Amino acid sequence: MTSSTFSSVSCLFKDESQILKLRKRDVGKVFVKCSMSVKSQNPQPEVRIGVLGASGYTGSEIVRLLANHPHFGITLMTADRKAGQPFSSVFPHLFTQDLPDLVAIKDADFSKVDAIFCCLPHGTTQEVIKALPKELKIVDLSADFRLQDPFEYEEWYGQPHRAVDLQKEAVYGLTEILRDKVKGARLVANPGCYPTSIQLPLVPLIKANLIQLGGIIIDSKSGVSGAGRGAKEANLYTEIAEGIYSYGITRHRHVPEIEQGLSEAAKSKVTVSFTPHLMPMIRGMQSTIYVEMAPGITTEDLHQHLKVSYKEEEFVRVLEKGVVPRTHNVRGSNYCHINVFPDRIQGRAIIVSVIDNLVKGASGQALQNLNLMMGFHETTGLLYQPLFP
Ligand SMILES: NC(=O)C1=CN([C@@H]2O[C@H](COP(=O)(O)OP(=O)(O)OC[C@H]3O[C@@H](n4cnc5c(N)ncnc54)[C@H](OP(=O)(O)O)[C@@H]3O)[C@@H](O)[C@H]2O)C=CC1
Ligand SMILES: CC(=O)N[C@@H](CCC(=O)OP(=O)(O)O)C(=O)O
Repeated sequence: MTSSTFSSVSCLFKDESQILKLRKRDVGKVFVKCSMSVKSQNPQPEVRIGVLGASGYTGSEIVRLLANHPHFGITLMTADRKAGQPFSSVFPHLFTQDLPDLVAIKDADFSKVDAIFCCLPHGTTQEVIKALPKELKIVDLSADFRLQDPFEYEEWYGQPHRAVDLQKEAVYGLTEILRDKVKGARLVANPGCYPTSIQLPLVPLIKANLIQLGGIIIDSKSGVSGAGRGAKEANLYTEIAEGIYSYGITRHRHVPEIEQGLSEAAKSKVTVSFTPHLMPMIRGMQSTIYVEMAPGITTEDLHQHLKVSYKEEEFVRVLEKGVVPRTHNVRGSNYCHINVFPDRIQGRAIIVSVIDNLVKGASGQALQNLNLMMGFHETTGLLYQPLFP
């Protein structure tokens, strides 16, 4: 690959589909392909991408994001019930790319791809990935490879794991925290949306011993796209509009994933109270987290520590003091906004974290990870603004 390190304060590059303005913070670490591959002039993309489950919400979000990617091009897309249909008939809004028709996984030609985004339901995923050629790089968006302990998987997912070797091999892809491991991975388990919004603020605070490990209470809210595109009675407009409801109280399957990440940060077992809520909105996720601070620590200290921890990060923004994160301000983007507020009760703090469940909570973080795995800068194809209003 012809590449060059840019040392100027900012650089612009442009092809037919994209203008990327690289920021000052990227200086010195950015590798951009100099001989720009213009998609329309080069029918064979530099990296050939397969999207398994392209007819679902996270799969179609990958397709949307890749429309502006200078190195990745889609050469394979699969579906189940919608196999055989042209992609444009399933998602008419995604029409600018030259895309293959949807095929069933059993008919897929994996010699056509270098890397896979696997956007299938958990359970199905492990069987499918087990059968794929071993040289493929894979980012799996399902929950199948996130838990390191197969017994814990069985306990929370109600069935034994059927690809334990792959589970051992998989690297957990919380990019900002585990970037170095992701770079060398073949199989990345992309984090769940709730765990992403929760671990990004809590992991640095726990590592620095700024909060107590006991008594963490997490109240999370998700848009309905978090439940996928499959038709379910509980997700009908009539059941969702004009109301909210809590679900999975004390037993949501993201609990072990959250506790695994926080326990690793603490180097001891952390347990949390976690309650998710379904909100009458299409996309977006907020986690409001109540913590007890370590003795002598103030909310100023928490805020300052998060600011410093994420100062070099493009996608995690710790807002200025007093500014309330809003899902509206990250909608359609790969950004996570975080802030810390003092509670009325002495010694406690309230942390608010927002993401778009389909982007930073799924397909955006997946692309961030595959960029790293393929040796590109992680922001490639992801530096666009949130959609507001
Ligand atoms: N939605 C979200 O916000 C998030 C989702 N995830 C995870 O990402 C994965 C995909 O989620 P999402 O896109 O929302 O789900 P959807 O239900 O919207 O899409 C599922 C996709 O998988 C295909 N599919 C379903 N069953 C099978 C099967 N047995 N064999 C082969 N293909 C199958 C569907 O095909 P067809 O349409 O033709 O039936 C569809 O393309 C899930 O594991 C989910 O938990 C992770 C983070 C966030
Ligand atoms: C609103 C809604 O239903 N959300 C999903 C979580 C989406 C997600 O991240 O799921 P995975 O762990 O499967 O990737 C749920 O609660 O199960």
